[in-house]
Amino acid sequence: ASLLPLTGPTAHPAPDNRLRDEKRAPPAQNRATSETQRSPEPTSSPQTTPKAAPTPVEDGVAIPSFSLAADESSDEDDEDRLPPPSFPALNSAQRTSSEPTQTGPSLMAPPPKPTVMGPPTRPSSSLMPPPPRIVPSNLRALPKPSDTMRVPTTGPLPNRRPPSSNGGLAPQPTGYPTVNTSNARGKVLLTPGHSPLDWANLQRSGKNLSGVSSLIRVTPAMLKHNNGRKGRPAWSSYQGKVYNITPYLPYHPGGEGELRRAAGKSGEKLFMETHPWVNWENMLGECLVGIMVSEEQTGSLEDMD
Ligand code: HEM
Repeated sequence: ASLLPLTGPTAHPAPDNRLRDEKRAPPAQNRATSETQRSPEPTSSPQTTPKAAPTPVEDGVAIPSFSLAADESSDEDDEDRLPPPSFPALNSAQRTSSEPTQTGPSLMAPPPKPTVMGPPTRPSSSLMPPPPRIVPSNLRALPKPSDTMRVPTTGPLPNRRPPSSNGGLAPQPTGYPTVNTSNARGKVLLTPGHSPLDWANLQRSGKNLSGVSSLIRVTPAMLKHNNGRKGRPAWSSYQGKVYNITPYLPYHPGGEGELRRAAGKSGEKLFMETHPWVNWENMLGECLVGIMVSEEQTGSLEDMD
């Protein structure tokens, strides 16, 4: 109750209220003069619905009796003050500084709205400054992580051997790096015309690369016999399929010698140990001789049925 009179009469100078009351109607004048003095007027003032409330309010305020009286007085004050200061004043200054005074007017319809409005404006202003600050800092920080990312690309890859000078990106449909480079260290130098692209073109040429007219059943003895020696073709099996690796020998990026290690037997283990990422079925599709069968099973696959 003690705070209420401060906000009412002090915050809003008496002359303002008086002027307003004078403009509106004569009863207002009576209020201004007798607000502090007259206590019984509230009963008489209620006759005019809007103005009746305000007069008793101030009277109630002057009397430090109960909160109920204070509430009524605050309501009356608000009605008189509504036009100029009501919403802005309540939102910004009043609530932050003095909440108890507003608790009285909170009973009125307008207060709840400003209560909601007040908080968002302040946090929004506080939130706004950080984003511009953070943005530039982040932009500057980005190049640093990118630099860190560059390190692994420039350095050797875990599963890759040192890349060739050419990089072998352009001519290869399969994505394998070219090997015909003199700068490469420990890299097998393939003879000209034996790049992976050349091999791909050869497979598409329609030439018979398998050495057989049709797929055949290959026994272990047959596989062992065709080991690439003494003019015999080099066969190698992978997952039960037998391929004639003879035409591929000069194209093998790992070198002919390495590939020959798999001749006459299953090269699957060596293959998977060296480059499990290579798709041999695509690389040697045209070199397919047949499938592995038991020793008793021989002849053409067409005859099996
Ligand atoms: C017949 C099936 C094979 C095919 C189709 C084949 C294909 C390839 C291909 C495409 C590459 C290049 C891979 C790359 O650089 O990422 C390569 C590299 C290599 N291959 Fe094979 N390969 C076969 C069998 C073998 C076998 C049986 C061995 C070992 C006994 C072998 C040893 C190597 C080695 C050492 C390299 C590394 C070459 C280098 O990085 O300079 N390959 N092979």
